Amino acid sequence: MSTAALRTTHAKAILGEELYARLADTKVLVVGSGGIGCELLKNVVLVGFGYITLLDLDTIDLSNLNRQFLFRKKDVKKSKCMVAARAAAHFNPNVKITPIHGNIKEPQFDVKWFQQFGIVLNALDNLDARRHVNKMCMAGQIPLVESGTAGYLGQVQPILKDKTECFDCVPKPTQKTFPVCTIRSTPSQPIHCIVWSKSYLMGQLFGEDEDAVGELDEAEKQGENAQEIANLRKEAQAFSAVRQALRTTNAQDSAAKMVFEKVFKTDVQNLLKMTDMWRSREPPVPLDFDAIMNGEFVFPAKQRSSGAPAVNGHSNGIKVSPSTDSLKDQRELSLKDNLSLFVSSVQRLAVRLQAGEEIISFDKDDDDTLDFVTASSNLRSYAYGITPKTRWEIKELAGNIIPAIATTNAIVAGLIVLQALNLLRGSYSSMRTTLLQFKPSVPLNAVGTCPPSPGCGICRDTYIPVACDPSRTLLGDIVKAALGEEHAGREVSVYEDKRVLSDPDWDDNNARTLQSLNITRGKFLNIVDEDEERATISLALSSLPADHQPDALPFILPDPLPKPPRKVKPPAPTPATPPRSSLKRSAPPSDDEIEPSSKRIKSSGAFSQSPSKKRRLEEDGLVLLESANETLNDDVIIID
Ligand SMILES: Nc1ncnc2c1ncn2[C@@H]1O[C@H](COP(=O)(O)OP(=O)(O)OP(=O)(O)O)[C@@H](O)[C@H]1O
Ligand SMILES: [Zn+2]
Repeated sequence: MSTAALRTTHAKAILGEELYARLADTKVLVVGSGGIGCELLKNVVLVGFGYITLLDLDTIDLSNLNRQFLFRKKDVKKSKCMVAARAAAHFNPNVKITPIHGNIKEPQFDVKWFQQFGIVLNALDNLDARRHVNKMCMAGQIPLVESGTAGYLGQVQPILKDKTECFDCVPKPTQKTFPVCTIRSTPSQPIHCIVWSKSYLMGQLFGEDEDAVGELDEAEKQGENAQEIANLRKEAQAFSAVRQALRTTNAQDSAAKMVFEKVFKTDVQNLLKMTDMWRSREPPVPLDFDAIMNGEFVFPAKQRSSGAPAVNGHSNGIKVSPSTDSLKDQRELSLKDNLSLFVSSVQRLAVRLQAGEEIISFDKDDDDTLDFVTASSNLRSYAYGITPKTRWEIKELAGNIIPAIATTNAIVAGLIVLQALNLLRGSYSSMRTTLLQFKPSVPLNAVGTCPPSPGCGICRDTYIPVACDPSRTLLGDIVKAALGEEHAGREVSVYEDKRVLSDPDWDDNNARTLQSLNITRGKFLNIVDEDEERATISLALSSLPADHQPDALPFILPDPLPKPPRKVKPPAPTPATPPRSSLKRSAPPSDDEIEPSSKRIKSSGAFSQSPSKKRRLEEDGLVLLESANETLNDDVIIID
């Protein structure tokens, strides 16, 4: 018997004829073809799924090859899903694998598109995409297996609407935050300098031009503190000058020195003038470009004796010059090495700006940005008497990298298939959330699934898939139709993501088309009962079928129309709520471009009259101001 036939015999014997036959007809969506995805693709091909769609937005990086075994060196820079699909097709030529190079959040992957799949398997690496797929599967009632690994740890969770917890039922750890003053003025650990470099300095130099000078002129007109404005203006003008130099052809050499003088010398000198700040801490040392280059720079004795680095290495007597026998990235860099790296990385980034790249932000796999963050955070560390880090260590810290372990990915990919089989078989009592843990005595821990959390803002909504033509569908019409006759009299507010589109006292948008409100396929319209008696209705928009008559209604609702059940009062606020400040910053960028302006701007006082609306917005992460005088607590920097 051939190997392929033998494999089929074993799979049939293990799964049983019926399940085996079902797999051959089941369309499975695998989202992500990275570490877990490659292992998973191999598994779903070998277990006998007949139709596999593999979606990933990325291309292959050299650093993927140690564990993403479907890729070879010749494949670097090629599309992950295309290469993975071709490699895995050899395992079973009878399986149809459809690779899609794209972002799962793109609008064409709407609920109707999702509904073609019998099951969805996540092999993703970020919360945002996981949340999106979870919501789509809730809307389309599609079984989902969610997974993740971090070093030796792993988790697999089967999810089925109304039967189990969804991905958003349980709170996720929030991002790490640091006080702004620590990052801006008083760093004491390498991570503070890395965050400063990656999240602040890179943005100031290579990010969007925020016209800070214009904003300050405006603030002055509004009567803000003149002295403070003058200081801020000076700062903004200084940054504006270096930004200009970075964008001027052939000025990149002088630009690097200009940046250095500003951030490592002048700014430090200015900070030293705030004597109060340095009463109980070691003051920083302004750096000197030429002196470092000439090897003449000397730190004051006090800082050196406290363990701070000396000119060409560490002052603790162990190392006075960097070792050269280690790998390039793991080599310790001297002060002068860091300065040279700083100059060369600024030059390379300036050349990119001049070639037309408008914004450059940190990416651990972009050598120019990694060199810049390595050099600038280390120079700052030197100035503040903090031990510098190697490029390798900075890549780990700045990129939030936890080393990936191929074995963990392989185990998790196997567990995903086991849970997928439970879901497809309908063996709900056999389903387990499985944890791979760092406990030699119990490496695997399987726990029964929990029912949905009653307060979940995602899986407790009543989803209604709607096919519609957004250019002809009016907001008021679709909301009325979705409420149906039974709930026609209810007072509701309507949202798209964080935007308020209407509420009981404000119906200006009801006569507008969805398209004019920038609501298109792939998006959700949430209809919230103001009395909080009924669950939220969530309309999942997709496009009309090609044969839809042009003179027929521009939208199709399911018949019978799903009815929102009575709402169970949540015991606690929705767990998935990220920290206030991070959400404030994550408001959709398109908000500004959307006409008309949102209700928030129209009438800020309205929130206090509508507690349900206020709570919902807060759950969504909007920071609501009760009065015009209230100020935002904005003194944190978020690490993503
Ligand atoms: N929104 C998304 N749409 C499609 N694919 C996504 C999306 N977000 C993440 N992915 C893919 O999920 C995969 C996750 O795999 P993995 O965690 O191994 O990441 P990686 O980028 O390959 O490795 P590393 O981050 O360690 O370099 C990646 O290939 C990534 O491109
Ligand atoms: Zn949920």
